[in-house]
Amino acid sequence: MSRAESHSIHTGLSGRMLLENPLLNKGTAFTLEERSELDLHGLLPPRVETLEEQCRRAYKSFSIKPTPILKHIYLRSLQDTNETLFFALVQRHLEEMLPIIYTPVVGQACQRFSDLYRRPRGLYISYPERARMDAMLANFKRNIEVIVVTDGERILGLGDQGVGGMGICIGKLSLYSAVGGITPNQTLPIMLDCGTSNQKLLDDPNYLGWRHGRIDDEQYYEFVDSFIKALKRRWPNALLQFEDFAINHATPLLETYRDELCTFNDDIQGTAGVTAATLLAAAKTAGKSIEDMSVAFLGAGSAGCGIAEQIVRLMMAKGLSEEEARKRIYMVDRFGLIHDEMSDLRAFQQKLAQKHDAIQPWMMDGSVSLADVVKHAKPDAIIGVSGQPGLFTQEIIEQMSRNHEQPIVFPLSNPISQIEAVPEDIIKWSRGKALVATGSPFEPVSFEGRSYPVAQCNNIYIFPGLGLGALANGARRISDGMLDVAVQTLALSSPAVINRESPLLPTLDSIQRVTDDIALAVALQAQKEELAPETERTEIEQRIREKRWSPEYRRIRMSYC
Ligand SMILES: O=C([O-])CC(=O)C(=O)O
Ligand SMILES: [Mg+2]
Repeated sequence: MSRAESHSIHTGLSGRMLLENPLLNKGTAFTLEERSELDLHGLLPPRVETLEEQCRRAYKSFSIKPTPILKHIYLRSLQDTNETLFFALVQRHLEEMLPIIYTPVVGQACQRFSDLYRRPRGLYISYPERARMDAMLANFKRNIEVIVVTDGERILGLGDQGVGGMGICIGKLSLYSAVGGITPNQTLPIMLDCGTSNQKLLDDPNYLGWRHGRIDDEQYYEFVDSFIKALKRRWPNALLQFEDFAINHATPLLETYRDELCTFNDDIQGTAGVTAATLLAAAKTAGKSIEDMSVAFLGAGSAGCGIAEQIVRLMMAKGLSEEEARKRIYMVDRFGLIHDEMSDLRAFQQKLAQKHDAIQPWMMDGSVSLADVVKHAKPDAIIGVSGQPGLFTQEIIEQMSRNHEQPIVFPLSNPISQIEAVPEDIIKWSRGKALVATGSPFEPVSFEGRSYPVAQCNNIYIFPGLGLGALANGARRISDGMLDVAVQTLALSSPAVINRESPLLPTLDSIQRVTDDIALAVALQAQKEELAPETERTEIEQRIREKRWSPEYRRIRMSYC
């Protein structure tokens, strides 16, 4: 019996209903036997194609679409028609298609969600319908393993997109399947529609969300809480990824729920994880060790502070005391370097404030700028999460290059219009010395006859592996320890460590392998922390392999029961 035979799927659907189901539909690849058994004759053109032939035809259609958003629309509609073909195509052209189904083009799809809307996908829970929550979840009869939820309030760098936030949940889950190998029918995107503060959307006659100002405070937290409770009743073991919540909600929600279910926040923990891993890789490339380094941040919001906390943990794992580690972190925001005599510091900033007395000699007009920090503290790395373009100036980069043989410079702000400095300038000003990673994708930079690759420091390197690892051994929680091992594993897979001309992060053609390595490390760590049942390493490896779904057609059979 062939593999397709032994893995056949039985369904009660036939004829047009079957073709309408994207999880089962094979389109022109239904064989003649299947067409007879499932009443499909005449509903499809006569030629029977292989998956490979379908991919070639679909790639041609994709390629002739003139703009990125039209390419996105094409791929999304393929996904809603035939998921196997969609994933087979994306996996064959990952590098080209990733920016189309994910950042940055998915941002436009969120902004234009109501105009582009065609078919249902995922679950919309709007505040006025909250009493029906259990019934809504019960619409999905299958076992759901991974959920990405948003309330649409802070979509990428694009602010409040209301119901359009659904686009980012769909995009992230596509990567869970394309990169993490999670079976698509076990994923579910969820939009918690809490209203919107985006006046443009409220005024748009086509807006498809709840046309109402955003709920907040008690009303908001009660709504989210009833969602979490309903979720725990329906799928108590599912992994829940919070995505693109506004940071004033994201932090308290993470603190409240991380000890209650298997959950993490991609924008806080995923971003911190991938940045810390890239920093570790850069350190290694420069022949340094993290505990000997100091790091300055431009931007002291919760994203910057989240990354800083992850770096503090890495330094402590290398033997520094907490106090010693914190001394090595400099957080600069628009009022200058954060110190303990500043009033109005947020709780997460206080822990990262420098001692006023230590930095007082650097002060000019009552504050310390990033340029002052670079001059006096000589940080090994500067990380930009300011959302403000141009703040990594030529003067700062030149000073960094005088201080260090290989200065580390990560302008992470997205989209490209907001970047602190473009890689081309950083390479030029540092005369090819800087190790660069960015938030947005960039082509390699040529400088004096050499090519300098630019790593894209994106959460995609972390979240699919974290999720796959947690699911592979049934972890109940996502702990800091599990994140730490994900970071270490990703850093170890950096090609730059072996060859300076390679990028700091693995290329996309090896991302599935790296994701499996991260998953294994995460699963083992969960077990070590008693967050998952005791299982042999080989058994976990096997489960990761078995969990990895791949887009291949299976024989579809009529179920007569
Ligand atoms: O989606 C991405 O590319 C990274 C991310 O989570 C965000 O910017 O919110
Ligand atoms: Mg995000």
